Amino acid sequence: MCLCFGCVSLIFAGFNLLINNFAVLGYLELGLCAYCVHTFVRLNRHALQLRQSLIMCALVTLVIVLGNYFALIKNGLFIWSFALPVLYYLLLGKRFGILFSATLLFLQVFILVNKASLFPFLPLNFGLNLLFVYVSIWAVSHVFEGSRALSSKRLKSLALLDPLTGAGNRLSMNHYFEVELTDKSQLYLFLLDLDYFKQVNDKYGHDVGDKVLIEVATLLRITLAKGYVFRVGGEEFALISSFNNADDALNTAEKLRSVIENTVIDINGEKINITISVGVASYQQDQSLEEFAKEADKQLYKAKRFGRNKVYAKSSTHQKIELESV
Ligand SMILES: Nc1nc2c(ncn2[C@@H]2O[C@H](COP(=O)(O)OP(=O)(O)OP(=O)(O)O)[C@@H](O)[C@H]2O)c(=O)[nH]1
Repeated sequence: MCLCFGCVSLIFAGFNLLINNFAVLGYLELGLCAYCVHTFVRLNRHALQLRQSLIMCALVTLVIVLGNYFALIKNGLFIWSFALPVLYYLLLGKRFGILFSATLLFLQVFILVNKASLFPFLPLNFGLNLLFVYVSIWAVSHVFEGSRALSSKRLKSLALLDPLTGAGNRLSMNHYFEVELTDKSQLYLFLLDLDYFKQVNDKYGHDVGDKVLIEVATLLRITLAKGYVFRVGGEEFALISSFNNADDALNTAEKLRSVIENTVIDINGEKINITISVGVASYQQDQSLEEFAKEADKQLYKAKRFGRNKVYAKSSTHQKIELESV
């Protein structure tokens, strides 16, 4: 799309500078062309930002509006207006789509009303046709973008969320770590596993077990406050968050352990107590998620092996820290 707009604006720039003598419009189109090429090159390395889409749409709108203002109607430049609502909704979504489409309509109406002549068109027929075609394209773009955004949101949650607890799944943990998380300094991973969860299932049934998992996921989310909770196995969760230092991370892990231990989970009148074992790892430079999780898993193994209901961690100085539960 960037290349396409870049080429079209370059052709029009040449036309307006060399043949039409519309210098202002020609230079503006050259500017648009340069911005399109710049965005195209950047897109090879970075994802498209809303700011770039906003600048692109604003520049295209300015070119079309100025063109319509300067040119005679018989040049047919106004036809470009019909493509713009589609562009706005595609690049900017519904909220900015409405704003830009309404602004363009307002500007175009203002320009046409103030034109000395609408030759070779009949003013009333021309105005009404223009208005209805524009509004129809706008409405279709609006409805289409609304349902596209909804389907995309549904697909995303189907693909990335654990359907039972609503926590992220393994795929979303990978995505979060590899794509979204740009600053990995002071990052910690807590791997935690419910203790003796099989006994809960055996005693109260699988349904109650499911509800306990939902409650635990909620408690983890509330207690962690900052960071993300992922369900990475049947009764295993991974929490990723950044902290100012190792003490903060360990205190939070201990708080999570203590909150779960001290919460009586009430499922249909059954009072259930559960504990968790936690393995903590701090991120080492250039570590992959797999290596990061492996370190946390080692610590979790120790927490299980040495009695459960414990937090085990290895600090960045490789000194083992064990926080015994009280
Ligand atoms: N209700 C429910 N149970 C699950 C789910 N996924 C896994 N489980 C159960 O989790 C239990 C895990 O048992 P184990 O691996 O023996 O572990 P544990 O009993 O928690 O014991 P430790 O981890 O060693 O403390 C099994 O009974 C699984 O059936 C789930 O989605 N819902």
